[in-house]
This record gives sequence, C-alpha cells and structure tokens, in this order.
Amino acid sequence: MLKDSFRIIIRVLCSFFRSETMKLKARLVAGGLFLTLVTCGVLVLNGNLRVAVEFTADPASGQGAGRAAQAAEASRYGGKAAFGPGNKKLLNEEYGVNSNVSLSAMSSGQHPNLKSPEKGLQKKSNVVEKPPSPTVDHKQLNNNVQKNRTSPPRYAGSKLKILLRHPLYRIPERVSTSDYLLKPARWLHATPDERKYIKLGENSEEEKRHKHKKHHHSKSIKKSKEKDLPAPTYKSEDILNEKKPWRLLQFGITRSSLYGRNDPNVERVLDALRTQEVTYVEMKPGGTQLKLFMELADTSIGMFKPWRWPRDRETPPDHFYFTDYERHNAEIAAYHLDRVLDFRRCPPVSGRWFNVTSEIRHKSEDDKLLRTFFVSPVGNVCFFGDCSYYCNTEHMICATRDHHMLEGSLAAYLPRWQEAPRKTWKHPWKRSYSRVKKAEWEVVDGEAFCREVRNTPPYDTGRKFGDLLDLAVYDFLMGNMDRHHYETFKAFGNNSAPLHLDQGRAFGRTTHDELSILVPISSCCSIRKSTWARLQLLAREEYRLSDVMRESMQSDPIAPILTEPHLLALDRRLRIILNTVDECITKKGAENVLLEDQEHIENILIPKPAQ
Ligand SMILES: Nc1ncnc2c1ncn2[C@@H]1O[C@H](COP(=O)(O)OP(=O)(O)OP(=O)(O)O)[C@@H](O)[C@H]1O
Ligand SMILES: [Mn+2]
Repeated sequence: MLKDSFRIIIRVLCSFFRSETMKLKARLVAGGLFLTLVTCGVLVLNGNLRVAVEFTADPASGQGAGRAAQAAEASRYGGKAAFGPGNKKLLNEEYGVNSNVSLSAMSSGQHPNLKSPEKGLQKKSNVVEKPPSPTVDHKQLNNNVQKNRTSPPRYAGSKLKILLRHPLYRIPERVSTSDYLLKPARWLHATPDERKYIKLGENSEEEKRHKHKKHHHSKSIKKSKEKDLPAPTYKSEDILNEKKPWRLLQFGITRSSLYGRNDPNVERVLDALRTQEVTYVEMKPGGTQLKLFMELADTSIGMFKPWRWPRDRETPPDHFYFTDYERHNAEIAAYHLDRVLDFRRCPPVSGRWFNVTSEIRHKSEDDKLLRTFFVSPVGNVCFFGDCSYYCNTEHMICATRDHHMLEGSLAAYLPRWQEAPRKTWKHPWKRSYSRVKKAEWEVVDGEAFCREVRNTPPYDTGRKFGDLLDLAVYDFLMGNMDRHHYETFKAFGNNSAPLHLDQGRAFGRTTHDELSILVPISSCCSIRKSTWARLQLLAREEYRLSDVMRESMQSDPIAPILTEPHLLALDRRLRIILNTVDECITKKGAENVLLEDQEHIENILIPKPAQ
C-alpha cells in the first residue's frame, strides 16, 4: 500500500517536469518527503517523538528516555547524581577525570542495565562503538539467578505471621527492671519507689573516667574515638519525651535480647536505616575489611558494609574462612535468621542503595578514605578505603549502577561504648586462623573437650553454655565459620546473651554443609530445649524455614537477599541438626540432651516431629 502511494506521488510530480534532470530531482524530493513521513508516523505510534528529537539534538550523549529513568532513580535515592553530560561534568569536577578513556567510555552513556529506546538509533549515528563494559551487570546477574532458581513454592497467606503467632514464639519473657541494659530504660520500667535509687544525672565511675578525656563534639562519631566519647546524662523529662525510634529500640535491650518480640521500634529503625539522609561518614577502625560508620539525619549511627560479589557467587573451595570476602547480604540474612529463630541477639540490618559520591564521599572528612576514590575506566565511581584485607586497587569497591550507585548493608549501631561497654570472649571452639595449624578441639576427643568446656567458668553455670549451642545452630545454618570471638555487655556480667555480630562471611556456599560448625552440638550431644522445639517447628511444611526466611527478607530494599539455593540449604542443614539431636536422644535419652532454658520455661510446647 505504502509502495503504491509512493509511485503515484512520483508519477504526479514527474508529469510536471519535462527534462530528465528535473524528473530525477522530483524523485529525490518525493523520496525525502516519504521517508520523513514514515519515520514520524512510526515514532508517533510509539509515543517516542520527544525522545527522538532529544536524541537528534545530541546523539553522542546517549540521553533520552534513559536519562529520564536515571533521573527518576536519582531522586528516588535522594542522591544528587547527574547523568548523561551532567554525569560527565560531575565526575570531571569531582574526580578530576580528564583522560579521554574515561570520558569517552562515559559518553557512550549507556549503562548495560538501562533499556533505552534510542539504542537502535545510536547504532546508525556516528558514535564509535565502545568495547563491552566490564561493569558488573548486577541486575542481569540477579535476573539470571532468578531464572536458574527452582521457583519458590506457592502457598497462600503468610507463613511468617503464622509462625510468630505460634505459642513457642509467645512464651512470656520474664524481664525485671535490672535486666534492662540502659539506665534510662531501667528508670522507665521501675516503680516510683525504685526510681529514687536510679541516679539518672550521674555517670558511673567508668563513664566519669572517660568524661575528661579530649573528644570531638561536632560530630558524634568524629575521629571514631568511640570509646572516648562520654555517655549521655539524662533527666527524667528527657526520657519521657524521647521519640527517636533508634533510642527507644536501645531502651529495649535486656540481658537476653536486643529487642522485644513485638517492639514496633524494630520496623521504625529498619525504615530509618533505609530512608534517613546520610549526614556523616567515617571509616570504622578495627576488624579486617572495610566498614563505614554512617551517621543519619535522625542522629543514629549505622554500620555499612559494601556490596562485593553477585549473590550467586560461591566461595571458592580453596578459600580459607579467614580470607573470604565479607558479604553485605549475609549480614542482612543473618539478622533475619536470628529473628526467625527467636534469638533476637543481632541488631537490625537493612540493605540500601547508596550514591557513592553524594552519600559517601561528600559526607566524609576522613582523608584516609577520601584519597582512595577514583573513577574506573568505564566511568564508575570506586573507592577502597584503608584496612588490613582487600583495601587496595585490586579489590576496589565500585558503583554497580548508573556510575554512582552501590548496594550495601546498614546495621543499627549498639549503644555507645561509654554507655554500655562490652566484653569480648574467646569462642571455645574458635578455629586456628592459620593455613597449617589445627585448633585444639579439632585434634582431641570431642566429648572430652566438651566436658572440659562445660566444667570451666563461665560455662559451668547460668545460660552461657546454652548460648554457645545456640550460636552453633545459628552459624551452622548459615555456614559461618568465622566465629572467633563474641561479645556481651559488661553490665550483665557472666549471665547475658552473646551478641550476634559479624556474620559477613556467612552464606558463602550453597552445596556444602560444614559439619565442624556443629561440633559443639554433636560432641556435647546437647541443645537448648526451646531452640530444639523451634527448629522442629521450622522443619514443618506450614512454617518451613526457607519459606519464612524468604518472606522475612522480601521487604528489604535490595531483595532478593539470598538466592534460592541458599534458602534450600537452610532447610537441608536444619534436617542435619535435627537428625544429630535425634541420634543423641536415642543414645543418651532426652533428659540428658535437652538443656533446660535459663528461664526454666515449664511446659515448653514440643511440636510433633515433622513428617
Ligand atoms: N551493629 C554494631 N553496633 C556496634 N558495634 C558493632 C556493630 N557491628 C559490629 N560492631 C563492632 O565492630 C567490630 C567489627 O565489626 P565486624 O566484626 O562486623 O567487622 P570485621 O571486619 O568482620 O571484623 P573482624 O575482621 O574482626 O571479623 C565488632 O567486633 C563489634 O565490636
Ligand atoms: Mn568478620
């Protein structure tokens, strides 16, 4: 049809001209007209006229709908990222990018993640084709994982909600006033009579000792002299007027957990970690890999760990547990697992996208950190910081999206050291952290080693031995071999739950179950009764661990947090724990295996074994 009308137009035009040259000119004019009409028609049909105009204006900048998408992304994260030529300008100014390599790579403008309608047109233009970008195509990788995963089972309703309504998750917690960690919290929970004895305005002797040390007030984490900062002092009115969720969450810390089962401040704090503006950034000293302190607009502090690997990357089999990279998603998953197991000993952790430039570099005054920023050959902003492992150009941390955006985890920070000092304990089943040596527990008789631990303070009384067994369950499920030490709050002495911190090396392998992590359970033939009961529940179809974990993590801004094979590994390892305990019970009898809970919970509901 189009062809016919084209011929008619040409014939009509030709009939007006006699000479052959004029006829040829007429043909050309008609051809031009026709092409313009068809192009416009197609573009109007696609609703892309605006894009085409914009693209024609500056074909080399690779702008258009892609830019609109990028701008929307930038505002969503509150970043001040500029894109297209703006992006070039920003990088130029900020990072002194002058090299043609960086600029030409950037001016191709097309991040592999962006589906933009002008891609086809770009090929026709004179833009020189750029070599394939080595940028990690994170979205694509996530998609691949999704494609490869055995699809999650379908079921109606929320298994997580049903689990949390189970009586095992509603066993009353006996908390007395003195079980609260912070003085204001003790004051809040005290009777008017008891309040007279809680001296709110006064700091403890230890706090006073530090009070006179030099410290920086301008930023609460400035110079990271966390231990030198004084503990806050209070008046009762302050406490009653306290509205900040992160502070109220800290008021809920007790001897046995970091937050109550129904504390609404957990969700509020997670929300703040996701959305509050980053106001100050500094490297956290200590530890082996890069971590950042981040102060947020609500004055809370978060601990940031960066994205390092795609979710489906397995720890290479030859890697030692102590050389493995930390994974930000493992920190997030570990928080959810801790909560699902009802331990509540790990502070809330959320994922978040960060603008490396506006939310990290611009917010830091830390020279050691700032001098490690640069722009990679494909125009992604990178840095590596200063630490003892992997803080070098070979292990740079680079934006994976839109040149500036990087995923990370942000953990709610525990109360200040001066307000709540902590004690570090060596884990009795600590590994050797040597390429050649084995730890003592690996070479001696397991049962004898366990007896010795059990008879040695602080594991001979109170809750601590049960806590070690809980830690074994937790770490075995995640495949975390990196539990060299653990911390408790000094204020609680020997009788307090361990803090579940530093799970960055968990969730490294999907097909391997590291049985040595389970040695405290298998060689002591012991497990805490309430933990065993909950594990049995989580092995049942209606509460399946992988399903409640998937559900618990799906609201995270950077979900999916774990790939499907990692979730399935959780179910498999859960069965291994239960089988180990079953064998022990057959051998030694339930009364010798199941450890009564510290709270002496009578009538713990023991679920029927899973089918
Ligand atoms: N949420 C938190 N709040 C307060 N302090 C924390 C928090 N998370 C971690 N820490 C403290 O920071 C220390 C280092 O953190 P983490 O262990 O996660 O880093 P790391 O680099 O893995 O350290 P390491 O190399 O020693 O294992 C912890 O031992 C703990 O004392
Ligand atoms: Mn660690």
